[in-house]
Amino acid sequence: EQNTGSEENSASQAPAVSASLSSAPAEEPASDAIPESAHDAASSESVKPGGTLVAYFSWSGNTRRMAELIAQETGGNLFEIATAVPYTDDYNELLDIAQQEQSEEARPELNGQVENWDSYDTVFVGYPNWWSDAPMAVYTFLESYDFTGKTLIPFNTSASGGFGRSLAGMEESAVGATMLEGLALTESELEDEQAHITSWLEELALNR
Ligand SMILES: Cc1cc2nc3c(=O)[nH]c(=O)nc-3n(C[C@H](O)[C@H](O)[C@H](O)COP(=O)(O)O)c2cc1C
Repeated sequence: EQNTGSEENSASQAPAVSASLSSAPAEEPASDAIPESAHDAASSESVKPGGTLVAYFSWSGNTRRMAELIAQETGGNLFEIATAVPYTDDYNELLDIAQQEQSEEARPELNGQVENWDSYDTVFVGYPNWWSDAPMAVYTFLESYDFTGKTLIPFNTSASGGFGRSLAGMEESAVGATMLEGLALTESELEDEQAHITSWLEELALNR
């Protein structure tokens, strides 16, 4: 139940991020916004030994949508990685803030914790590409838990850059984890994301 509050953060109200960094953000809300009822159902954690956690950070909804599909297909529990101080809704401001945090190697404080961490063997961690890396909050998350013996599977959405240089950072921060092949979907691939996700999970033999 810990992450109920974090569902309220700015991401759900944020404008869709446009395809390229140089173009202006779209004004309308993310077209793939999930109805509130679906959110509530998906965000409740329950104890499942040998369980799967699908943790994600998302500002404009793309990675959240991907996380929800992964959770559906694996039977995993969703957890939103959200910062204690929510990010601005303003795309241009966010670009600057994200770049600044990256250059400072910031570890922004998070809002909420995973309950029953020990009950999860498999942890998916998803995030958007921000300036060719993960948002710094993802590193806060990875460094907040003991990944010894866990299987870590990254996933990502981006305009075009994929994981960028984030995988090296993930490996460094998630000490003790065994990392499996991740899935990065670019904006054009997101149109067909269910198919991409299904075949990836089949290769990993992780769909239920
Ligand atoms: C601060 C910021 C920086 C970004 N930097 C990149 C980038 O370097 N390369 C890229 O391909 N996309 C970049 N994007 C686009 C996002 O990765 C893309 O829109 C992603 O799907 C957003 O995920 P979300 O909806 O879960 O927040 C950036 C977006 C933001 C907000």
